[in-house]
Amino acid sequence: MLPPPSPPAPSSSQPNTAGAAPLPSANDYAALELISQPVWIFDIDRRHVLWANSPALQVWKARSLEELQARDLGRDMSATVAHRLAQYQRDFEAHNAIFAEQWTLYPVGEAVALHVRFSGHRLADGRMAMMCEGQPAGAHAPDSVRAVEALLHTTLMISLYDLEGHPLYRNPAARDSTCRPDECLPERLVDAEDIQLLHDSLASGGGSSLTLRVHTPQGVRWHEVTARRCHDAVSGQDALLLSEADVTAIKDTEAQVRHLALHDPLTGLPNRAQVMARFADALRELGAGGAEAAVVFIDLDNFKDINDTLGHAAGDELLVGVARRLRDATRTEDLVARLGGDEFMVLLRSSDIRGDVDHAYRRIATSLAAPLNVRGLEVRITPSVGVSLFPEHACDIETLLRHADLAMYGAKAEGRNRMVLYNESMGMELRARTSLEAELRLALERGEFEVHYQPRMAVRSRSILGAEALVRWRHPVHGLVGPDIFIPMSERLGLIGRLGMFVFEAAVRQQTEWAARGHDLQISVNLSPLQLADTHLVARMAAVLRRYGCEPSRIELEVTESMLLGNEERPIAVLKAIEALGMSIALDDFGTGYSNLAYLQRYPLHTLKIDKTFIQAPDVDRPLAEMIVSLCRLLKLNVVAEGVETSEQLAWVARREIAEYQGYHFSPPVPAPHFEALLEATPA
Ligand SMILES: Nc1nc2c(ncn2[C@@H]2O[C@H](COP(=O)(O)OP(=O)(O)OP(=O)(O)O)[C@@H](O)[C@H]2O)c(=O)[nH]1
Repeated sequence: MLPPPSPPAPSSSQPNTAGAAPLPSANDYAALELISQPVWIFDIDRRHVLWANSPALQVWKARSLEELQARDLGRDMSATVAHRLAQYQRDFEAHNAIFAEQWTLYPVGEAVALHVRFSGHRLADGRMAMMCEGQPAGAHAPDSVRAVEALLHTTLMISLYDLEGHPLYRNPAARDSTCRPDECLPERLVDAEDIQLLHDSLASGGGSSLTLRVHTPQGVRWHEVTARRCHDAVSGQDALLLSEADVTAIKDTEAQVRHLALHDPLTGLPNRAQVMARFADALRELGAGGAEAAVVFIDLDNFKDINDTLGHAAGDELLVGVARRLRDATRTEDLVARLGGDEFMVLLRSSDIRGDVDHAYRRIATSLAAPLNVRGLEVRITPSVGVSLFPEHACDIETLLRHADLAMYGAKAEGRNRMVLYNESMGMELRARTSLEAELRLALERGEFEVHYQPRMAVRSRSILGAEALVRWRHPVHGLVGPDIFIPMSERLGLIGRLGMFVFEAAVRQQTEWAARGHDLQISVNLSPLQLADTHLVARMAAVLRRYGCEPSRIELEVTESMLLGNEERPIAVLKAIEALGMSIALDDFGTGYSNLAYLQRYPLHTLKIDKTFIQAPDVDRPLAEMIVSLCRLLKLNVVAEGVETSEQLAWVARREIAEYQGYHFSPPVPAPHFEALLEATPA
């Protein structure tokens, strides 16, 4: 059929909404027979020629009107042509539009170029058809015919405006993207100042290329608009030639990428990168204006436990809830960001920053104090907060963040759920810690670790039943360093596996030495949760036991509650392998954490050590300890009371018929020779 059209003459193809000739009735067709140019009526809906005069029959290479009417012109019609015809039909209906364009017809497969004037033609049944009046286009050179055809088919929107912005010509793609046929250029642009921008950029050079927001029937879109000055070939007046490409998808993708680069995907808050970029500017402004600011560094307390007990997805939900609360608890001008993990940050600006920091902390702590609903459970979370001040503590964001982070560590060390303001001694502590870490790395090779033993006593007979092996670091300068300092450090530095095996081997060697001398004690060794990750742990332990000929049942491994939380298979598998090897397992510090009685049955436990806080509590505060003792009896677990320091505490332990105890009442952890002296002095 109506074939890929070929180019229109720009000046005449503009829709003409005024003064359309009255539509001919069916009887008028005969009169049209008298004119010499080809005229035919095309049924747009049904894709058939309804009527054609003789010159038109010639153009269509048809033997008769009936033969032409019988042709299905829709059969080979491209989607582009069908779309344009539908567009024409709408324009005929809406504006009595008239178009004049260059078309190429393919009546019997042969191309015929024709300049065609199209107008609407109302059929007797009320539908809108199209009257086509042709003029031979023989005068056009083949290249110009092709050029015009390309113009008609391209998705690039090409339009010509006079210098006031009135439309002179639009190709079909441009027509498709305008809201009204007579829409002026300034009306097309969403941002009023863009028309001036366009003129300015044209004035400063030959052409202009801008990405602008334009109104289209599909809504506001981003167009890359390339413009240049030219002459209108018809009127000779100065004109603007615009070509536009829709770049909305690219713009949207760019915006998404920018958003992702600067925001935390989980909470939608600004991320660390945005903090660094924006705060640097903000602080510069503050510096210039003499104002003050605070970097408030917030780390949630024991967040890992939420992940471990409720799962990572619940942890995520909690982080989203915390982000919302922080936003609500701060002013709109305060910048709230998620730095990563469970770390958040707020930048406060104020003229009285010390006073405002206290207020802000109270608001934050109060808003987080109310339980958060996570998967139907009420979860409570507390923050440890560190604060550094601008300009008092530093003037650049990196240092302020580092100081606030240090202060936050101070808050953790002081017991969590509090705010600590940075001070300079924290920097010194950090440096001391860093150098201690460096020395810790060498301490094993240098033989600076030693193992001390604390007796485990029979409550009734007061004889020594066993010992807990406890590692000590004898630092050449600082003397004995507490395990509360170097154990977490070793875990952080990845040294805990080697240190753990060092203690295990020392304990095994000691057990066999003492057994050979007639003191067959059970020795217990602490296991760090991080050691469970070592897939060779049990094999290494088995090799050590073999090397010293140690009876495995004489060694007990102490694990903590936190190692057993969650549903992971690994702890169970390791503990079962340890049991299979013949060693026993004790649960240490029971009662201080979750005291989840369910896992007492789930894990292969033999001994339960009741934490010293229960033993040292006044009599009235011991009902939980009593319940634990009864339960252990029921589960046939061996019970050890830890931290027995006084005769009164020992008497309580004895009354509860707890079989074993440990504590300063008899002896603190002591070096092996001292322990041997205790052995000699105590009844067997
Ligand atoms: N659910 C969830 N967990 C995360 C995400 N990012 C980090 N984490 C976890 O957050 C925990 C952060 O723990 P830490 O701050 O080191 O320790 P904590 O348990 O909060 O203990 P303290 O900070 O010492 O009070 C780690 O277990 C991470 O695996 C996250 O996007 N979603």
